[in-house]
Amino acid sequence: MALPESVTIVDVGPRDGLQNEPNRVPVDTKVALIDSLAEAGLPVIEAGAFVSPKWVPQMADTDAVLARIKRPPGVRFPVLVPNDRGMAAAEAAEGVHEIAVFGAASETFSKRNINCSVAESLERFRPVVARAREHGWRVRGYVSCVLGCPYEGAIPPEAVAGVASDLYAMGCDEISLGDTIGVGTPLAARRMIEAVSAHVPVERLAAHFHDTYGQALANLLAVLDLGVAIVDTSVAGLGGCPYAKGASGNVATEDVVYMLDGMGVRTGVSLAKVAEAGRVISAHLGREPTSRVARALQGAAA
Ligand SMILES: CC(C)(COP(=O)([O-])OP(=O)([O-])OC[C@H]1O[C@@H](n2cnc3c(N)ncnc32)[C@H](O)[C@@H]1OP(=O)([O-])[O-])[C@@H](O)C(=O)NCCC(=O)NCCSC(=O)C[C@@](C)(O)CC(=O)[O-]
Repeated sequence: MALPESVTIVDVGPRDGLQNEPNRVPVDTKVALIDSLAEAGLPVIEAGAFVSPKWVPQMADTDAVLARIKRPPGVRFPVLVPNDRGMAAAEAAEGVHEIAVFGAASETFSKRNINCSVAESLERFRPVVARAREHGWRVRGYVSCVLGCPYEGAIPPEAVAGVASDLYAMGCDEISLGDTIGVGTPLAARRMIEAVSAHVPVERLAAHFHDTYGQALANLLAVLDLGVAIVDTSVAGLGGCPYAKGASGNVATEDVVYMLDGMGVRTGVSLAKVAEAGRVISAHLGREPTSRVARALQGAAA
């Protein structure tokens, strides 16, 4: 098996993990979570989203969060931006240097998530990406539903490759491929990456796998073997998508760090510290971490 020497972990917990929480999570709690993830060595932490507060109320305080987080040198704090209005908010906020636009490989999901077709979304993103590049900002392009859609079922790898290559051609530095509802299995994940990497260099691809069916680690291992070296995770396995009912969170950061540590792949992340960050936010939310590793560590410590 060909594994990368190191993997960049992008913790999307403060955004993807919290966006679906029914009760308001205070700014203080979000800031403490982000600071503790940076302290644990996470190199990239998705800090929030400039989306409509009517659609996703939990992200409405992203500007306040950005104003208060510590910014250790070298740590990046990207935010989601769906349109010009979101871009204006990102420009007005403190310390934004990286944004993510987010599209989908499924027409129905695109309509439910951002209220427009896939083609319309790409036209909305184009000026946003151009403006970000003028500022010298880094831009990530997400593609959702890469291994299945909650409304349309199976999604052909070629459809994923088409949207990914459009986002890359538009100027996105990196394309994050989202198994939004966690239905993928390892061979399907490999086929999808093979199709996309015919258009976008594999080192520009990130795997963003949700763990709904417990397949995320297996899927990750399958795509690391193809050269993917950027992995999106969520501390404590927080999350779920508001427009994908029943979907659970991203693969837990703790589970991925444990697996990569065990295989000698460098991440720079302290398992003990990230598990503690996960314990604190889970206690705040009144639940156990869904991370198996976090629970095993708690059990071993008890
Ligand atoms: C995209 C829109 C805004 C279009 O929403 P829309 O209703 O089509 O937009 P509109 O332009 O018609 O505007 C409607 C209202 O929203 C306001 N508005 C418009 N834009 C903004 C903005 N940026 N920030 C704040 N407000 C905004 C706008 O000002 C107006 O306000 P009103 O006049 O009614 O008071 C909306 O559909 C939306 O916000 N959707 C939420 C999408 C979202 O955050 N989804 C979750 C994240 S994606 C995800 O989780 C998947 C991912 C990335 O993790 C990968 C994976 O796992 O697959």
